[in-house]
Amino acid sequence: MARHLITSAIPYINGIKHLGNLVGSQLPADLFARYQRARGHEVLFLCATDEHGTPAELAAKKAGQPVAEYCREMHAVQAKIAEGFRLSFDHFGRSSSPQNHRLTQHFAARLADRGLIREVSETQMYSPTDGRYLPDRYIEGTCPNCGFDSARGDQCDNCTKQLDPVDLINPHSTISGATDLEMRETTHLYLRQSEMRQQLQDWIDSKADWPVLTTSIAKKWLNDGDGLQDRGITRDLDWGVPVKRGDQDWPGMEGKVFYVWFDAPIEYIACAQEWQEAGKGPAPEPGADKDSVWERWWRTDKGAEDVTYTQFMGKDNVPFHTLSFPVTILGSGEPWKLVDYIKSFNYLNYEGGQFSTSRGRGVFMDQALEILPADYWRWWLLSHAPESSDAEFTWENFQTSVNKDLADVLGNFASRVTKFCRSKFGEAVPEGGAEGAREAQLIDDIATGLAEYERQMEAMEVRKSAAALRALWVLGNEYLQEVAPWTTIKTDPETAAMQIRLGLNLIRFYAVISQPFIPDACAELLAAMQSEGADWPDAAAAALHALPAGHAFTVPDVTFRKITDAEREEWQTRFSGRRD
Ligand SMILES: Nc1ncnc2c1ncn2[C@@H]1O[C@H](COP(=O)(O)OP(=O)(O)OP(=O)(O)O)[C@@H](O)[C@H]1O
Ligand SMILES: [Zn+2]
Repeated sequence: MARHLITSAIPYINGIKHLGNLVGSQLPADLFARYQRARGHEVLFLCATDEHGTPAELAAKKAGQPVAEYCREMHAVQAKIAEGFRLSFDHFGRSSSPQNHRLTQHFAARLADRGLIREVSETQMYSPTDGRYLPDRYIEGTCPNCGFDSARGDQCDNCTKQLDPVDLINPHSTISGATDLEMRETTHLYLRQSEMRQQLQDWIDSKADWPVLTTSIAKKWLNDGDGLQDRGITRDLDWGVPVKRGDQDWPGMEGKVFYVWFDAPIEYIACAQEWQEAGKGPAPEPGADKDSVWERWWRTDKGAEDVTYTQFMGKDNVPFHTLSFPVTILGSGEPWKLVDYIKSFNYLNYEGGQFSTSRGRGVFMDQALEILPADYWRWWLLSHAPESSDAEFTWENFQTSVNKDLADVLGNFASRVTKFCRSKFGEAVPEGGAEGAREAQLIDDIATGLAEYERQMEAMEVRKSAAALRALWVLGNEYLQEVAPWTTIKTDPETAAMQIRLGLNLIRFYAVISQPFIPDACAELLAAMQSEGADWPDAAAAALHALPAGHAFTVPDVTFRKITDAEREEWQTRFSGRRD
């Protein structure tokens, strides 16, 4: 049994996420977690809300709430929606947790002790109109790298370059639009990333199996221009992890907090601590410390040396996970688990433009669940995951795929087989008849298809996995169409019984292997086949004979329904505007 630590990029707290956020991180992470669990491996799947920084402060202000309260409520909202999409987190934590505060301050102390933090006195943008220092994201201007005219102070969305606000040409406040920004003198801590450039380079070079999207972004920031730059990790803000050196005060840093991108990835570790402290993990071994439960996942000196750690994220998060966070981990000199594989995604766009939280553009997770069950979305999003390039959601494409793959192929198969059986043989697997060459061929094809599906799932090739799964469904449909038990029964009821017996077994088989993609439908199908708790198939031949003659079943109530043209048009109109 292998051990898999899996994390999804942690969604920011300032609102409900859109379908792009979902497919760019949480959903494929869930697919992988469900698959590894189904294969009998030990999995710890963690996600959390990313709660610090100015956008949270401003969102709270807009909602008329204190920021801590706003975050608590929004965390609950996001947790509930995640449940609605059946995201199977072992724990959905919070970057504002006391565990993350302590751990962030601990890492800062270690890095400082090891000479990887320096103090920099710098000038920073202060906005008299807004009455505050302006954090990176609230300053926009022209990117010095590519000339894009609405680059943010922390990063250019056009060329992905990490920026500092003072780099921008013609900066202005995005809170008030003020251009009368003044530079004020303030001291900040910088993480000396440049010291570790070679070590990071060697590490990235050793990852020949990583997606090119991941390594190309990492290499770009390691090598472009003057190479990897040191990075400010503190901010003049109220809301965040107070700057401390472990549990000691940090002279000169009073009233400052750590930069959100410094504490957010540390939450991956703190989240495991939250999981254990919430009593969700196993009990510690007799005589062992309670921390041993989470440390077994995160400390290579305490049992994590056999853990495989995989991270999922959208492309804009890659620099922080390939460079900044590894500097924190490696620079600490402590035996923390370093990521083994980073699966990154391009962007999903919406009907000819971008999904955007700030502009309220696209379909948001809560709205999606209001109109259709989670499985419909899961299937479409995963089968169209933006892997090798950006992808686009259109209502036409959504309607076509759902109707074709789910309703016409899988749903239709399950419904035809069970209904036909009920009407001709009753609600139990029929007996009689012997399999022939056509069945041997089918079983052979299923075995080959299953191996291909498993290969793609292991490789985290999301679209190819979906295609391989769909191909398995198609094999069943083709078989049924070809042997036509509804015709066979007229002349040879024994053979028809055998064909239907195989069909019922195929339904059970599909329900077991499709569960990582469409868990609710699979649970219903397994319940209908009275096979709850069925294991992943070792071999296709055995799996397709698991239900013996006489085994009772029921006709599943719900398989998949088709999306009508009227619905599609209605949704197209309803989601064309701006969400406030
Ligand atoms: N359109 C998209 N397609 C795929 N992944 C995306 C998209 N937009 C954001 N992501 C990813 O979603 C995850 C969660 O993002 P986060 O909550 O930080 O929002 P964000 O990056 O600020 O996006 P937005 O401003 O559009 O909400 C990140 O891994 C990010 O890379
Ligand atoms: Zn740029």
